[in-house]
Amino acid sequence: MGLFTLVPNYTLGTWLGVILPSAFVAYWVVWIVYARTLHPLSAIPGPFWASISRAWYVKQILSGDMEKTQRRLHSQHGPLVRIAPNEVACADISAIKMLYRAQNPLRKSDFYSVWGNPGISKHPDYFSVLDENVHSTRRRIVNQVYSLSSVLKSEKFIDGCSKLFCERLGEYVDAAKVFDLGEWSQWYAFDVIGELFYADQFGFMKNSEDHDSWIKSLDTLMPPLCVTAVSASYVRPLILCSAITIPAARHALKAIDHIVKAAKHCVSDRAKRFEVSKDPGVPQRQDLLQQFFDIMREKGEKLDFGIHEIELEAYVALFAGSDTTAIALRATFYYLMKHPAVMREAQSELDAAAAKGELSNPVQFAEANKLPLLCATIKEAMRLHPSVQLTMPRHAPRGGLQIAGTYIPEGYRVGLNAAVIHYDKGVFGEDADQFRPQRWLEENATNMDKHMLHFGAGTRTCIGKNISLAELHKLVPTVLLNFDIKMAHEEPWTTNNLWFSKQGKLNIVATRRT
Ligand code: HEM
Repeated sequence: MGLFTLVPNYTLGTWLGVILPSAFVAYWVVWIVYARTLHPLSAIPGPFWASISRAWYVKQILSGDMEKTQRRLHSQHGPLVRIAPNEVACADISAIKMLYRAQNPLRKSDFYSVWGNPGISKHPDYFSVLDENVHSTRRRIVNQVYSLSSVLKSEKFIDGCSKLFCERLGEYVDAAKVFDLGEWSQWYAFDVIGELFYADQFGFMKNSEDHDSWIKSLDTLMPPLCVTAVSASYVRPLILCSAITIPAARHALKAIDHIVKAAKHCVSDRAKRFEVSKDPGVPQRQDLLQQFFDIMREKGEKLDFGIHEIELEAYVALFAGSDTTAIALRATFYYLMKHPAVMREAQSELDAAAAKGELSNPVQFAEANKLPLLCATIKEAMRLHPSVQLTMPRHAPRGGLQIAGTYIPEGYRVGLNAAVIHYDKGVFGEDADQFRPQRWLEENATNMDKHMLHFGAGTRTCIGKNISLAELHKLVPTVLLNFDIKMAHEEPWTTNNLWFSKQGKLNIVATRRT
């Protein structure tokens, strides 16, 4: 009341009914005029609403098809599109090297900060940390653990998951039941993370269920998190406060807690076993968690890498490692089923290798890596349907940035979206929007490789990519070797792009191959 009576002539009613609404309208009129004329990004084309408010981006997220909108906008407006008052999406392939450069890298925008969880360790995780120096110091500690050779130390445990997957699929075949390959792909991806970080499968596939509702928790969490990430920073506290009143948001906060607890449980349970296995008579299991424990024991104090930092590794793996990998598995199987000729050719390649005695069952990574069409198929699926399908925003550096012939001043956001770049006809060919794995067996393959952004680029490239590549190159050939699969219905899949572009059900029917 006091504030409104500072100017005694105006009553509370006048303030609320006239002055505040007028000030609000005036503010918006001035802002719109500024955003459309004098603003440093005003010359960059794009939807009117995007140029004046981030609400446009939020609406696209809620529609779940930002990648299609972006492809359409780029074909309409060219390589630069303003997708928020202070943010530009770029479709110019020459910007890859500039935006995701290794030397003096560009800073991530605050899109990323909402994904972090400060409650686990005093250090930030690699995905959400914005400071590049902190990022490189912390990532250096664990980089080796995520290398391909290190992941493959656990290959026999991944084999255990592939075997169980095929056993379960076989049971569905015998019972003549439809198998949701989409759901099972995510169960598989989670159980592999279990093997690598927990020394055991979590039990998704064993019990044929969403273990402890983790997938449900992630699905609940993604929409509010993604909306918050693309919202203006001043709106974010409001969204968080809404958690108190909106049940979906409240569930999302609980879901984070659920996943944090799961990660902590993973590590503490394993730490107990680690104590036990210090006994020289018990052989050490060389999975990823074991290697983190080794770092902690040998250099933990010096590097400030203790039990909470290991918990953070497990948390990120649970969060970032299941949806992404499952999306890539679904994409590969889906495109193969939609293109039976390619499927037959891939199976012939497998059969030929098996006939020469060059294939184990489950298939080993090194064996799969020698099969050109199989590798091309996986890459082509990740090209057409990358797991992450929003722009990966960075701040223009000191002195600004010249991209696609336009100057972006320092501090403004600009990013590339894999789901746009991967459709570039100049790089991938006139048929870039078609599934044609054979393109990877042609002479342009090296050039195309340089333009793939499915695992990101530069210093912030995906840390877990070798885990996922191992899963893909093992499960896909093992399934194709043992089963003929086809979709149970003809309808195309549904997708929902919330940073991870997750597909809906992928019901299949299968028969055993002899
Ligand atoms: C097919 C599977 C996967 C795909 C397609 C994928 C995709 C990506 C992409 C595109 C980025 C870059 C984001 C950016 O720069 O904005 C990224 C970063 C990251 N990913 Fe993955 N990811 C996958 C699997 C995994 C797994 C299994 C893990 C963990 C075990 C993981 C953990 C991370 C982390 C920690 C980062 C941040 C890296 C950094 O900034 O240093 N990802 N991922």
